[in-house]
Amino acid sequence: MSHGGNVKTSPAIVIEEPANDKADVSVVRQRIDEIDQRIIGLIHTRKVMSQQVQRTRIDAGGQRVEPIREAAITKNYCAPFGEAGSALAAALLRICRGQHATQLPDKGGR
Ligand SMILES: C=C(O[C@@H]1C=C(C(=O)O)C=C[C@H]1O)C(=O)O
Repeated sequence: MSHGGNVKTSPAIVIEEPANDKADVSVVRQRIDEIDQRIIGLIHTRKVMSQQVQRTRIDAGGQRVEPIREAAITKNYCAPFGEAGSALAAALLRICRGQHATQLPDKGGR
């Protein structure tokens, strides 16, 4: 597979982008899985940093959640992805507040 240009996702992260030639599905899927692992790693790092800010604010007598800041973050995700970006931001903020289940519930559903 030949490679096209790079996609610059942030000042720190550059992901190689394949050219539009015929895709080898298993190869592309492998790269997608790698990207997902990097995204998951970044989310873990984001959560640690977010919780530092939350802890600092709580220790100073404030609230964990700051709605104005969350609205600004949601706007950042809405700009490129619309409604789905808004949902993505909501999920991300929920994870970073520690309000997510770490495992799926059993199939019996309790
Ligand atoms: C990390 C903060 O605390 C909370 C978590 C946020 C986040 O994960 O980005 C944003 C706003 C707050 O609800 C912050 O205020 O910056």
